[in-house]
Amino acid sequence: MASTTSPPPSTDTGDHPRHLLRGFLSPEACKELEFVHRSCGTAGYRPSVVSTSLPHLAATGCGHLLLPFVPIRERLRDAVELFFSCEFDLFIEFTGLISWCKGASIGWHSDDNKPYLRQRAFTAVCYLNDHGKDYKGGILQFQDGYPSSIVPVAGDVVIYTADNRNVHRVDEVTEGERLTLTLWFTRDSAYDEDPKLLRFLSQMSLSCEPASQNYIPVPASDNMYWFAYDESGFDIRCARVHVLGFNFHMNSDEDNTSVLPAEDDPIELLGKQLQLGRGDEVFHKIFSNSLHALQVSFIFCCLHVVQFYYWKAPDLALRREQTAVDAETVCHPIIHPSRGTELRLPCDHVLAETIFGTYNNAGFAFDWNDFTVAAAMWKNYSEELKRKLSTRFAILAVQ
Ligand SMILES: O=C(O)CCC(=O)C(=O)O
Ligand SMILES: [Fe+2]
Repeated sequence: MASTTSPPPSTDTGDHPRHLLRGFLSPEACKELEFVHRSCGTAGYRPSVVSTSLPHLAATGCGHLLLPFVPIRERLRDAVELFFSCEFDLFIEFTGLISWCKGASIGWHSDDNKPYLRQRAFTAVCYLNDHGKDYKGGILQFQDGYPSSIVPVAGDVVIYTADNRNVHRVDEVTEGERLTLTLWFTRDSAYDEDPKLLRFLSQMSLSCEPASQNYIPVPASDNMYWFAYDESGFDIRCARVHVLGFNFHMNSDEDNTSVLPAEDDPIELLGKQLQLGRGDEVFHKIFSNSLHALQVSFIFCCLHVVQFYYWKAPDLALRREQTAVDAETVCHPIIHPSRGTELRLPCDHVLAETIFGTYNNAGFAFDWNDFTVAAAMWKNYSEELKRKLSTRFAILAVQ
């Protein structure tokens, strides 16, 4: 007999104005934002949370990574204005990628519930991965109205008023990493995020030379990457690389003694030139950034490449299987045995795996040739975004 249970309504236009937009973001858009976040995120504003704000991207040499957000922000603003009947009325106050890791939760609240948050009028939360598949817990519950709870599905977006008509909470995440893109909208132009972003972008484009290199990330201060958990913790950059099966090595082309850290602060090595290894092998490419006075590293660059590899790896593996490798494009990655160059960093690997999970079951075989191709793809991707950003800047400048 057919079930008579109908799905819960996805809209409340009464006392608790909110709306669930299913499939608002494509799977590809979700993956791209995940790549940005896993490459750039820092310790978040609450315990067990990692976040990537747009000003942070702009300020750390990743202004080009704002571009994937541009059409999404505009579409979201349109959707919010349309649903809440306030066309041409809203500014975006905050845009950020947030991961809620094991132990993260938030109790009953409304999003404008502090004096310094009163400017917030509406919220949009976009889910970038799936409850059940990617993490456990983390269900969004509303105190009144419908839908009364949201089980996150990648691509879905919930929009609601930021006031006390939509008191809500997020259940504790008990396993995995729950990823969202969260935006707040305001009617007060003094809180508009855009002028702030443009200021950061113009400062960065003036300070980053030569132009061909300025898509290379510039790390923020080390303490921003420290993820504290109970009595332990880890540097987010080390943990991300570790859970993907890689490790950091000293630059073997250098006189190694010159890159040894101060005894008491090995994390400083993350600001120096590095290589990436896997098991007993070290990849020849040196990740470094000699342009920055404070020993800026390419560690983020390593992360970008690693994350990019995992983003694109299934495509690469498919391409490898389907096509005979063209003699012109064949890659020759140079791999060295590790010779004890692995960096000894204060990173609790067990904790890192507990918090970020591992990619051991990603369903494809690792291949350094693919990694080399991915590194080139990452560079093209970054350069292309950089070009688009320059064009946009030029258009804005003449407006
Ligand atoms: O991620 C969610 O589902 C809601 C998050 C939330 O309530 C907040 O950030 O204020
Ligand atoms: Fe909230």
